Amino acid sequence: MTASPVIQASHLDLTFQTADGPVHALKDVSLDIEKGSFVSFIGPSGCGKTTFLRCIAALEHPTGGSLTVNGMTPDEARRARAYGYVFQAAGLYPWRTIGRNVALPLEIMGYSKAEQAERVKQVLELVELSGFEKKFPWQLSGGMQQRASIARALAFDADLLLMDEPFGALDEIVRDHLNEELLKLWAKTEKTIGFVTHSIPEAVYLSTHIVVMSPRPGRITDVIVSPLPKERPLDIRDTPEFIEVAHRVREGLRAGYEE
Ligand SMILES: Nc1ncnc2c1ncn2[C@@H]1O[C@H](COP(=O)(O)OP(=O)(O)OP(=O)(O)O)[C@@H](O)[C@H]1O
Repeated sequence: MTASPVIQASHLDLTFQTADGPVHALKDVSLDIEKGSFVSFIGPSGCGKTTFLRCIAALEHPTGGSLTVNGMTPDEARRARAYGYVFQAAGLYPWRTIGRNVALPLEIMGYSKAEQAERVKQVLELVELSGFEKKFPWQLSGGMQQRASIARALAFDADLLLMDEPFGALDEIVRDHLNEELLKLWAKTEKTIGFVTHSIPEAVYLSTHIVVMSPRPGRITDVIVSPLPKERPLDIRDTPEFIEVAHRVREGLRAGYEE
């Protein structure tokens, strides 16, 4: 028996009403995301990648179609804490230590002090920030801050992790390193990940599925199932298989412009 998808989007539409008239952000988006998959969304700026992630998180509400998260409405899923969300900027509170930043969602959810301490220790270990608990965000590099924000999203152990261009502002070496770490973390935790990126190599390196989107109104032009093995050293990027997938992503992006 196959489990039902974690995310099920069917003919999703979203039009924002703005002072300058309607903005059609998503058009007829249908997609199933299976448990344990790593799904990247790639497409030109403004094509609705963030909007789609925000719909899953119930931060935006579609104007048409249907969307379920773990079989629930996005609002129900939000109340059930079905996901952790990592934003483009780390968004840590400067007056709280790393440990207290990571503990924040647990505090809000009413975990006991002892449970908070235990979970914070576990997730900081997962993102390799053990020993930095008492530091303040400004004492950490950009990459470490982003790792701390991932730890915060992992703190309450939701099965689904939504990540909106988490490494976009980092230099390439740090980004490579965090990509490797994220894959290890995904393998260890078996979470389902939805990941927005502008980078073709990043999407191909990380994903089991790559969703290619067209310029506004955002539609899905291709969903590529990666043939790459789960175990991926960084030099996999030089293999013909990798280059072939990257080529198909590029073609999909180009097709979106030409339609
Ligand atoms: N709250 C809003 N009100 C009005 N328009 C919005 C709102 N949020 C997004 N948009 C518009 O919807 C479109 C899709 O935006 P979105 O941020 O989802 O794109 P994106 O693909 O994530 O872009 P980027 O890669 O630049 O982050 C854009 O044209 C944007 O201006």
